[in-house]
Amino acid sequence: EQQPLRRSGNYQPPTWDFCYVESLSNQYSGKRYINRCLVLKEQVKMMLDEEVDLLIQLELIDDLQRLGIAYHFQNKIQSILSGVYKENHLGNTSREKDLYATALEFRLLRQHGFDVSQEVFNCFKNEKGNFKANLCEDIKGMLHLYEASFLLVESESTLEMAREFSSECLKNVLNHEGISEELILLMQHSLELPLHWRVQRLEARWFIDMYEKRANRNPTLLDLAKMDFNLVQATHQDDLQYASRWWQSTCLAENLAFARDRLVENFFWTVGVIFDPQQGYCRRMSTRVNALVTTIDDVYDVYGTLDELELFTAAVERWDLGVIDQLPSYLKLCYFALYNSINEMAYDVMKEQGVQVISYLKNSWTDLCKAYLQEAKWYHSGYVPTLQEYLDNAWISISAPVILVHAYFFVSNPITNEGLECLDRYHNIIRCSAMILRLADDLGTSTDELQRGDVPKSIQCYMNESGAAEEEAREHIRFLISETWKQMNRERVADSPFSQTFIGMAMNLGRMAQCMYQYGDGHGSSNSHTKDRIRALLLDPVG
Ligand SMILES: CC1(C)[C@@H]2CC[C@@]1(C)[C@@H](OP(=O)([O-])OP(=O)([O-])[O-])C2
Ligand SMILES: [Mg+2]
Ligand SMILES: [Mg+2]
Ligand SMILES: [Mg+2]
Ligand SMILES: [Mg+2]
Ligand SMILES: [Mg+2]
Repeated sequence: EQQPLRRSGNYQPPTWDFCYVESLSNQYSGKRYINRCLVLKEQVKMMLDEEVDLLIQLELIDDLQRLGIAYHFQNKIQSILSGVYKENHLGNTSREKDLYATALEFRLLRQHGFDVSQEVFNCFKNEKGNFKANLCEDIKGMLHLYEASFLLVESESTLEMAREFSSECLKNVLNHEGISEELILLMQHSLELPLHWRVQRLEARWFIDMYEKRANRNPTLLDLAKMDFNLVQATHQDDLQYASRWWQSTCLAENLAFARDRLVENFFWTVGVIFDPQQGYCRRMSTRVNALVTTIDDVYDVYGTLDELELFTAAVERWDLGVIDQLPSYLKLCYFALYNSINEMAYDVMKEQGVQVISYLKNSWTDLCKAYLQEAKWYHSGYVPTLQEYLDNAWISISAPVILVHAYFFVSNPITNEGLECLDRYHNIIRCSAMILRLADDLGTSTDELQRGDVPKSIQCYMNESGAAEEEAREHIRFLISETWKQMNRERVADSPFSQTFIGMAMNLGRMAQCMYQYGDGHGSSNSHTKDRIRALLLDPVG
């Protein structure tokens, strides 16, 4: 019969193919490197212990975090900051602190879950309640005030003011004379994306190069940072090779040639979400989830007819191989791959913990496919939803709930009833992460998607509703991301049924989105920024 008109994503072949990934090898996994690392770690631990000047101790903690090696010293860091928090709480902070020290301390405490008050900045305001104008001369203080302001939650007006005041100052100061090259680079880096919104692993790679140029750098810290970066990269390469062999075995890339074949990018997402070398299983399985989502997203967005999509959605809801016969031939393998992969993940949880979780997993896929189908119906009918209608569906269709529900089971042992309950109704930390991922994704991918033909995205829905021009609409989407971060910051410290590991993953998913789409579509068209980042993170050891 007459073939239906099918769109195309015009996706390029993968930048790195299976054979290339198989060829990856990195000599930094040998005993010699591991022992050297242990020695350096002991030396750094002593530094932390023996440093008596609190400000220097906090600077050391900040450097360890930016160099990506703080995870080796978490307990020590937590106890130092807990001591600082108690000191402040007891009010006996005789230490006169300038803006820089106050902002650094505030950010580190908030980062580690201590609810230090924004009032600590009141002493820098004038009688009218604004920040004193002459503070602009203290560039380092301004930079740290700017970074600290991103740890705010809703209705913290002092921190809102701090962000506006400091970003104005930094932008004006940027083209002044006489500022060190290092400080200019640090200011540009922060204004581009604040530390709190950055992917730790990418920050570590960037900051190692920055730190190497620093006059008063500590060689032990630099050696450990480089060594550890390469050791972790070797572990990530093993995880990548494992995931790549799975993807090759599914034959989905050749079977569904219209869909994106982006195994390395799908793995890159998981490194941003959780980099800890111990969590290889989570990265390997999350890459499967990302690859299945990327493929099925293209079935709904690019290739499938509405009838076919109705059938596939019903088949996912049924979760039964018997339905394969009713599926169009090109969808049979895709459904089978989904069914087998997700059941295997549920099998692993049953084997490890004796808990049957398949219903949570398949429910998340059912919700995702129903959200996909809703978008397909809007597209085919030409209906333009209001921004709210669109977002109420699109925080699900962006696949973050699927990604995070599965990730919960990859990192949670024991699984708790409370945790399961919060998964089922998509706890707010999941919604916040999903909203940030959706909004950042639309900023990065909607231009290409609309050219090819796709449902109107948040930008277009807002333009349609408000009559705003595109740039104004994009500004509004960036504002919504910023507002969602305030909620996520609150959820992070609220008493939650989820572990800090899981909460960190939810936040990192939002961070990865802002990084991946910082310069347009970093996933689908895999622009040069993504290629450079993947090379720096996964392929090239640091020299
Ligand atoms: C990992 C992902 C965030 C998820 C699968 C690939 C993505 C990069 C994105 O792909 P996209 O086509 O942009 O999603 P949508 O806009 O069609 O929902 C959705
Ligand atoms: Mg290897
Ligand atoms: Mg393809
Ligand atoms: Mg899509
Ligand atoms: Mg889609
Ligand atoms: Mg998109």
